[in-house]
Amino acid sequence: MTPDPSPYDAVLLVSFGGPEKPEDVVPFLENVTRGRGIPRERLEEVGQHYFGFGGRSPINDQNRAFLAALREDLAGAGLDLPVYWGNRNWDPYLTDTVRQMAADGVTRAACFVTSAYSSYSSCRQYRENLFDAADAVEGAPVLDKLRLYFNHPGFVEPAVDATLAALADLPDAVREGAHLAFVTHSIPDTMNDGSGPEGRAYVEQHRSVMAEVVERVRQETGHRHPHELVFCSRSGSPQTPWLEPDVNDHLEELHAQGAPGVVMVPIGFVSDHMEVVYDLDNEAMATAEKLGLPAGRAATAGLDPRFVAAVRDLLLERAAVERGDEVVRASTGSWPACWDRCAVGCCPNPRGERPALAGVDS
Ligand SMILES: CC1=C(CCC(=O)O)c2cc3nc(cc4[nH]c(cc5[nH]c(cc1n2)c(C)c5CCC(=O)O)c(CCC(=O)O)c4C)C(CCC(=O)O)=C3C
Ligand SMILES: [Fe+2]
Repeated sequence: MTPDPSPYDAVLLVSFGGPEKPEDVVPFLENVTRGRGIPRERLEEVGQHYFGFGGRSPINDQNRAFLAALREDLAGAGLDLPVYWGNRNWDPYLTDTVRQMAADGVTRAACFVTSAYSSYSSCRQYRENLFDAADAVEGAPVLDKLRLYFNHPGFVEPAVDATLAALADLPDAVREGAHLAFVTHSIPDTMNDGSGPEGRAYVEQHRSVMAEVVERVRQETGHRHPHELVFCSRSGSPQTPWLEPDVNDHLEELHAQGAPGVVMVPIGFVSDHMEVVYDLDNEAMATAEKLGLPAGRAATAGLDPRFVAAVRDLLLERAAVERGDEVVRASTGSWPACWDRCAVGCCPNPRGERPALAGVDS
């Protein structure tokens, strides 16, 4: 039987956006950091990361490939829904996409955001972006944000397999004793304190994914690898505390402790964003090499068919909820499946409240 996506008549992939050529880099960074008080030196440094990759972020191409995979997955399941794509910071901008959706007669879309966890930057800011886009477009469709999916099996299982594969690639002599460094984007401590309905959800959700991956790797290999949650891509002013330890400092620490090797597992990222290909594959790998510490990096979920299928699962789950049907919500690990609509005060905007979609109050 063909699954029922009603009341949805479209899917919208919502992402960060990135530059595609050198001339895009500065305007992109201006879009990202407007009003954020990011020091000039940090911006110049991050600009260099992009210029080092020819001025082209990998993120848009990854989203194009994900769109193609998602269209194929939906069609394969007999779901005949258009799939759109809009970004926060670069073309195609969300507002333009929502305008096109309205012109195409879309009435209600399920929105999948390329960010799996709670925090202002990874959840509420996208909810504000969705509000702004819908607000700017006459006759905009209803936009429902699909729930956070850090603990969906379709996100966690690829991370388990990627960790096993990266461990297998380490030299035989270091594999068994290798440490696992789970890596995510650093955010200000205060942003973590406000994350989720009760606070600190950003770190707790990552810890729950880490624990689940460590346990499933143990079931496969018989080894419970020592592990830690570490951070990359710290920004902001040096006086503002951000989540630590930095991945590079952690590698120094592991070396000092005599760890034989390490696998970095970038559970904070859904695909190989700039943070992964620069901060981990270039910078952190160079740190490990300098230390003589054998190191590997696990793949991100990317185009894993289980991750692509998770979007379909979340879409059909939410459609059933909206129709008032019973649903089974897939999840794995210590956190239950997340809420559909965010609580009032969840992940507050550090610069003051702005209207946002997908809340219990919106
Ligand atoms: C939690 C989080 C995610 C994960 C959730 C998600 O995926 O959305 C994320 C993703 C991303 N962040 C990205 C790029 C940047 N983030 C910046 C700045 C910042 N990120 C922050 C947090 C996060 N960011 C924060 C608190 C800031 C400070 C300024 C502010 O408060 O907003 C800056 C400015 C320079 C700098 O400050 O470093 C850039 C260029 C890209 C694109 C990568 C590519 O091109 O492949 C992606 C996917
Ligand atoms: Fe960022």
